[in-house]
Formats: sequence, structure tokens, C-alpha cells
Amino acid sequence: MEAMVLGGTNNTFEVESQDGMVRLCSIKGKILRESEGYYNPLAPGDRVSVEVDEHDPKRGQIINLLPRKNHFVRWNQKGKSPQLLASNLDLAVVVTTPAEPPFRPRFVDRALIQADAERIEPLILLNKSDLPQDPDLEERMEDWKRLGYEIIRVSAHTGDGLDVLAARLEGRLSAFVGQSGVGKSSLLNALDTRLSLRTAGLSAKYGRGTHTTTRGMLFHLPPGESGKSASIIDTPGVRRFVLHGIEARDLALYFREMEALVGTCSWGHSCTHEHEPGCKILEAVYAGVIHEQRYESWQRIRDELETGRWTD
Ligand SMILES: Nc1nc2c(ncn2[C@@H]2O[C@H](COP(=O)(O)OP(=O)(O)OP(=O)(O)O)[C@@H](O)[C@H]2O)c(=O)[nH]1
Repeated sequence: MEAMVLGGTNNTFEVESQDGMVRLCSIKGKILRESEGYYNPLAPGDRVSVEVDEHDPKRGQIINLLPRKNHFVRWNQKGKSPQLLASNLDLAVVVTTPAEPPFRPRFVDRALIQADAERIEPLILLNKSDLPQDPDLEERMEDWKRLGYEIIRVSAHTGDGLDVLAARLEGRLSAFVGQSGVGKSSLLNALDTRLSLRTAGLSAKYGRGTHTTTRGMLFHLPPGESGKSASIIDTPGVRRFVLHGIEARDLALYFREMEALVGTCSWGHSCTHEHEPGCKILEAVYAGVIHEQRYESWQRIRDELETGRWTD
């Protein structure tokens, strides 16, 4: 029987069959071949084949992973392996805030790049729009918009913008990705009042989230105006989003404003875009076509990918 993984740990998963029944399932055999080398064998959104337990219809075994349309991954530094956050997504929703926790544009850049690399449509969701906005944030928002990224502004607290967000999520499978404390669980609670996911204030000491959601979980929202329901994966908040599966030398291809310039410099593909005369990327930075902060973002992320050392 075909079913979808809603959530789970390394050996027990909540799996939903097409009739809506949710079973606890373990993986038959040692490991799924496709998951070798990964931190976790399956992610919410994965489609699997299940064999129902003869003695207990509420349990079963996962015998097969069905081909994935895409998978959203980050590098797990502690586990030293790629971690599957969600599979088969229509939309990667990168949640950010003007403050509490502080606005971290590089976190957003990294998540957008990982989504683009997997050909998952990204969306920037600015939560906590009730808090004072800052000029740096507005400038970056304008730049992302110019690059073609869709932006929705909401407040889980006041409800502002939630109708726009709900309409955008209807009929799709989306994942909320963001630093701990940006309000991913609060947003889900606001979108579906039947949910009461645990949320928590920021740590007084560091002004960061306290990692309340520790594992990913897929939720179906009640059908909206279109009659279709939204499926949303709440992913655990992370302090740092480390890219996976992207080579440092290819990084510029995932910066939308750089992609077309790659290979056009006087030094061709051997240009480092750091100091060479005739570098089209540097010329674009000087001309203001590439935002200085995006260029710095590219430099930092490239260094991280080259050295395997991460500073923020
Ligand atoms: N001012 C304001 N605070 C919010 C808003 N949404 C959430 N918060 C607060 O932000 C804090 C963190 O919210 P959570 O929903 O737990 O954040 P999270 O992103 O799910 O965090 P993790 O589970 O750690 O990943 C809580 O104190 C919420 O009350 C909002 O729109 N405005």
C-alpha cells in the first residue's frame, strides 16, 4: 500500500495511507538503500510502500521508498552527514523576522540557494511584521524581490497577512524552514486553530530561539476557499543552515544575479571574482547590479564550502 511519511525518528515513523489512516511503521530490513549516508533515512513528505501488520492494523513496515520529486536537505554538522528536512515539496517557505531573533540575511540566502539547487520553488515569509522593521531588512527585501523571490509578510500574533499566506499554501505541500524562534510553530497554530504546537519565548541570554521543535512533522490544514487543503511540514529550527551538495566553484550559479555572468569574465571560468580585471561579477557589484551584501554572502558561503568551517 502507498503511504506518506508525516514524521518520525530514526526507526519509527508516522505514515499516512491514502484513506487518511495513520500507522506507526518501522523500516523493514536494515536501511533503505537510497538513505545510505544520510543522517535520517526518511523525511516528512516521503512516499513509501507499506506492509500492514497482520496482527495490528495500526502498525506496519516500510518496505520501499518511492522516487522523490525533490528533497530539501541541510548539512548536519553534529551528525557530519546530510539531514533530510522534507521531501516532494511544492514550496520551500523560508521564514525570517525583523527582530527576535535578529534578522539574519545570510541564513535566508543559504536556504534560498539550497531550494533553487533542488529546483524547489522558494518563498520568503517575513513573520513578526508587528515588530519594528529596520532599514537594512527593507533594503534586502527589496533586493530579493528584484531577483524574483516572492515575499509574504505576516504576523502570527496579530493575524496580519495570514489570509494571503493561507491562499498561497492551499493545494500544495510546503515546508517552513528558519532559525529557531522565528515563529514556525506559532504560524501553524495561527493557520489552524485546532493545532496547539508547543512554542517558546527566546532565551533571555542570547535572544535566540530555544529549539522547541525537535523533529519535523507534516500537518494537513482544513480545506480553504478553493476547497483544497494545505499540507505543511514544520521543520526543527536550526541556528545555522549549512549547504549540502553544492560545490564552491558552482555557487555563483545559484545566485540569480550572478548566474548569467558566470563564464563571461576575461579570465573565463578560471576567474575567482575577487580581483581580476575584466571580471563581470565585480563590475556588476561596482555598478550596483549585484548588491554588495549579496556579493559578501557569496564570498562567505564560498569560503565555508571550501574550508568546511562556518562562522555564523
Ligand atoms: N511579536 C511576535 N512574536 C511572535 C510572532 N510569532 C511568534 N512569536 C513568538 O516567537 C517565539 C518563538 O515562536 P515559535 O513558534 O516557538 O518559533 P519556532 O520557529 O517554531 O521555534 P523552534 O521550534 O525552536 O524552531 C514565541 O515566543 C512566539 O510567541 C509574531 O508574529 N510576532
